[in-house]
Amino acid sequence: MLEVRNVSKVYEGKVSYQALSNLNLTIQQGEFVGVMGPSGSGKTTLLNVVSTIDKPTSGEVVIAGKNAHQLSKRKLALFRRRELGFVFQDFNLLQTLTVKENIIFPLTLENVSIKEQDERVNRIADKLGIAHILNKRTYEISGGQSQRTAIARAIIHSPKLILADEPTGNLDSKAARDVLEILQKLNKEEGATMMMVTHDSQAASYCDRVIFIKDGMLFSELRRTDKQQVFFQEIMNVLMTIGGTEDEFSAVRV
Ligand SMILES: Nc1ncnc2c1ncn2[C@@H]1O[C@H](COP(=O)(O)OP(=O)(O)OP(=O)(O)O)[C@@H](O)[C@H]1O
Repeated sequence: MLEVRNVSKVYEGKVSYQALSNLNLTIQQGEFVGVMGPSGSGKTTLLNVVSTIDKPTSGEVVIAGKNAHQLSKRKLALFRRRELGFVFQDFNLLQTLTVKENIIFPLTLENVSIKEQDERVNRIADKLGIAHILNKRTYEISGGQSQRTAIARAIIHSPKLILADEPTGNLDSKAARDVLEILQKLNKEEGATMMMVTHDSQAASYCDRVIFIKDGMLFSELRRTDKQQVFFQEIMNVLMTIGGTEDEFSAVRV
């Protein structure tokens, strides 16, 4: 579903900085992949390049068979809207809209009938446990409910790839667990393909596979083969060798 081929990214400036160096990554359809690495290692840069928000200096990003960065500006905008779903740390909901209006927003830009919009929103809201708050405004709901709303919005148009940037960064541990369980459920039951950047090893332990980036390069990767608790411990062990402590990894979230 996603192929990152030899991607490098150099930020030009007074002093140019190589944030990614010849990075390769393949994500299969239906995989839930975590991206971890110390602060400044290039995670956000990778996410921005994959989400087509930023262009790589060299290399290719192929999503669902399409070479994303070679599309024209107009086609790229459409591609992003139709094929990608985004979940952010700070939810990015539109404050003036209700929960339901936020969720159906991506569909209103397409030619989807009201009946179909309602069917989709009801099905997803049921699945995510937010059916009872559909008519509330976003300032009337909790952080966990806001993130579930954002997830519903990210999947309502059945994107090929869901990109999540620290989706639990602003949540307390109970709400974070709920959101991660929902992401895992969407992955397992709906076959959603997901890439999630996180500093949190507990969050990463919900993934099928975690890749570790250091200095813009692939450092190592782990596949979950055992219980979640064992995977968590394996992730912690890599974090120790990569040179950062859990504190250092969590610092940005505070
Ligand atoms: N627009 C930019 N111009 C110049 N340098 C940049 C720019 N954006 C990021 N960088 C640099 O590129 C490197 C990678 O940054 P990036 O934000 O991808 O790291 P990260 O792993 O996401 O870090 P964090 O976990 O702290 O968010 C850092 O050294 C950063 O200072």
